Amino acid sequence: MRDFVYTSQPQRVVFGAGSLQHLAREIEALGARRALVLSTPEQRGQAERVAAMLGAHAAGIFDRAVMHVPIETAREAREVARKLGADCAVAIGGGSTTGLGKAIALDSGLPILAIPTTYAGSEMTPIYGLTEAGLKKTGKDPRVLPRTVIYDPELSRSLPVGLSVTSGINAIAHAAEGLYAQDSNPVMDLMAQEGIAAIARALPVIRRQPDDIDARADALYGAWLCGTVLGNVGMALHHKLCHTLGGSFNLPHAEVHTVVLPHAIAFNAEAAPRAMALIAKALGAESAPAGLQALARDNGAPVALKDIGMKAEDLDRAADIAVGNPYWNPRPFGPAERDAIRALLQRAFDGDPPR
Ligand SMILES: NC(=O)C1=CN([C@@H]2O[C@H](COP(=O)(O)OP(=O)(O)OC[C@H]3O[C@@H](n4cnc5c(N)ncnc54)[C@H](OP(=O)(O)O)[C@@H]3O)[C@@H](O)[C@H]2O)C=CC1
Ligand SMILES: O=C(O)/C=C\C(=O)CC(=O)O
Repeated sequence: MRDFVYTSQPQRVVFGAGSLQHLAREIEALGARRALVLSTPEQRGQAERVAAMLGAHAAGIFDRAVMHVPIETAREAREVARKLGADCAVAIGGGSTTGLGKAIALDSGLPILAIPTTYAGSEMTPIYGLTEAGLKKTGKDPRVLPRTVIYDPELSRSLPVGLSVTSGINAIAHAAEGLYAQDSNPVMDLMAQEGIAAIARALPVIRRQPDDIDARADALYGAWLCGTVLGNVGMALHHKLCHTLGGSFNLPHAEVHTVVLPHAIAFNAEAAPRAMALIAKALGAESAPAGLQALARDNGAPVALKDIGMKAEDLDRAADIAVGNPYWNPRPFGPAERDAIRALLQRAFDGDPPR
């Protein structure tokens, strides 16, 4: 048994089909009286439903969440929260909406109640991201960790199949990198394996039967576990590449994760053999990188950056940005590895098999 440090994070999770009904009780448990409800413009209907459930405890709705949290949107939402005298934020939606809640909490310390409707896992992490002048920066701060999370599988029934698959693989990425993280521990290893397995078995069912509530619950359970892993241990090469491609080239987050993951995992295969074996076992595959690409392809998800908006002429700049400020990784990828990272990006661009 290796040595480790494990810190549990203070969070309350309410899980189950129909659990949105407990919203008012949970707001009261937070001691809040004036909740600002957050959503994307398209999910405003959900935000209105939440505000109606809160009645007099709803301070208002801010419905302008967008991916990667542009600093301008964060400033606008902070100002609205301040003007309305909000004492908590309720974020209903995917990682973009949770991320906006985090941007408010970072500035004001307002508690967040998150109601995730995708599998991104942001609700379980103290990690925030902000995009300014074309560069995405991430940081960690305990103030942004949502205090309460309501996981209601009914709410993800309407998540389109394509997004369900890519979002599930976004969650798997957290667990896969957690298995070789520098600061991991046995509890996170268990969660990572269980999280990968839960999502891998849920996705084919969701593809065939999008409103299968048991499969939706399995996927959300997996997202919870994988998000918890991300919230407790460090991110590595894969997340760095995705933040570069998403933040600087505005590619869609979950799709980028889906395309890049097999290649980033292959890059680390020799440096992290134990993680490879555990990922493969959880997927029920012979090889971790090939199993991850098959999970995407077999469920109709993209496997090439060129198919999700990346331009060939931007690959050089992406490689430069990624190696310019690397995260810790079992196989280092600083400027000396620039050619290897550029080659990895080319394979991801073309949709080649990972190696
Ligand atoms: N800090 C952290 O720990 C993490 C942060 N993130 C961040 O989260 C963001 C990505 O999150 P992700 O969840 O993938 O993306 P979004 O929150 O942008 O949601 C993706 C899409 O899902 C749609 N959607 C969400 N819920 C429903 C629903 N119930 N029914 C129908 N459609 C729905 C949204 O539609 P519409 O546009 O119509 O609203 C949107 O198009 C990125 O900014 C990423 O950086 C991701 C993981 C972890
Ligand atoms: O890449 C991820 O899925 C994890 C973290 C982030 O996206 C950081 C952020 O909130 O922007």
